Amino acid sequence: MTEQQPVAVLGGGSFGTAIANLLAQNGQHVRQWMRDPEQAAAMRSQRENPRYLKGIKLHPGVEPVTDLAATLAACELVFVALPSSALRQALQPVAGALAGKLLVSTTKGIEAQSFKLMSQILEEVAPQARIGVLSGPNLAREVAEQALTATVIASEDEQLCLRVQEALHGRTFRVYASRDRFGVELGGALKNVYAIIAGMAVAMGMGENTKSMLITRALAEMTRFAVKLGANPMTFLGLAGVGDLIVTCSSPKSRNYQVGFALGEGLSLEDAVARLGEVAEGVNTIKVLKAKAEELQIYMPLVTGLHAILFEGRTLAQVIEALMRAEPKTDVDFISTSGF
Ligand SMILES: NC(=O)C1=CN([C@@H]2O[C@H](COP(=O)(O)OP(=O)(O)OC[C@H]3O[C@@H](n4cnc5c(N)ncnc54)[C@H](O)[C@@H]3O)[C@@H](O)[C@H]2O)C=CC1
Ligand SMILES: O=C(CO)COP(=O)(O)O
Repeated sequence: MTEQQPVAVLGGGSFGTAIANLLAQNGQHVRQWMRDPEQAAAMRSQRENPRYLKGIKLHPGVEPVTDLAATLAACELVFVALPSSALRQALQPVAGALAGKLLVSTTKGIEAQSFKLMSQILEEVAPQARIGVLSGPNLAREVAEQALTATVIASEDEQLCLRVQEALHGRTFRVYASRDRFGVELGGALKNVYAIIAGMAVAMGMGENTKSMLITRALAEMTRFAVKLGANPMTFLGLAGVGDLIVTCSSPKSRNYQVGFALGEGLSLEDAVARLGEVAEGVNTIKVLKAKAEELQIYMPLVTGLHAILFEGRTLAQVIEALMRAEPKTDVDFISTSGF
């Protein structure tokens, strides 16, 4: 009998570990690659990820490893769960080993300067690879605790989607397919910014009306932006759009929300990020998003407001005043004016 080929997960953080466990629960042998040998040793001996996912047992089918070249040589299906700031730098040196692989990005960020999404970087680094994006309302701890969860695998490559569904779909985790890789990936990256704002609003004791207004106007804003860039607005009605926006803007388990909450309590951005000690992608995304919105002249008042607070010395009170006093607009952009 031929031995089953292992699946690779790149990244030793909370989401990498949650995905590795899911795959192993489904009977896959998993090599979870991380750069830090001490972390790998701790995970091997303690059978948990004490730094990023404390209290969750590592499935016996997950093998924490540190040799990236050997991991890639052994696996065809590769999930990439690295922070956006590290993805290119981590994969460029092994570009040759990525040809022919099924590369699935789970990273929800945008590269500074280039404004590239992670799957676009993967395409650049590994033009011979087959590329997909996994995104949706998937808080790592809840996935790891086997809370009933759904996600989206997005790719033009139908066989890749099927392979990922087969590998991940299980008793507690549903995997829907989409062809709109760009829309799915953009949704996952953009919502982090609005989660920071939502966390701030909660820390300031704002009510449920405010929360609902924020989430809905955030959806309008991110969809407007995405459409300008050529994405399909319908994708934003799905799990990777409004689904992920809701969970990230409502849950204190979200790291972006936590950064916003700390800011709302009066901490500086630097202190809020230091207190978190994990990745909050929205902090970098807000910078590139503000610049892009300006370049393309897209009306994004929430992005502009958050940027003004974080980087332009404006107070929260000033920004709220400006937002509430802004000229009234129509509710939904995509309804024709005759339908108004
Ligand atoms: N945690 C979550 O709930 C979810 C996270 N994601 C996305 O997954 C990505 C990774 O997030 P997490 O695993 O949660 O982050 P994390 O903050 O828990 O862990 C980040 C990991 O990346 C490693 N790392 C940092 N720089 C590196 C480098 N240069 N080379 C190799 N490894 C490096 C760190 O050592 C750590 O193991 C992010 O883009 C995030 O938005 C997606 C869905 C859910
Ligand atoms: O993407 C996520 C949930 O879908 C996780 O969000 P945070 O990175 O804010 O924790």
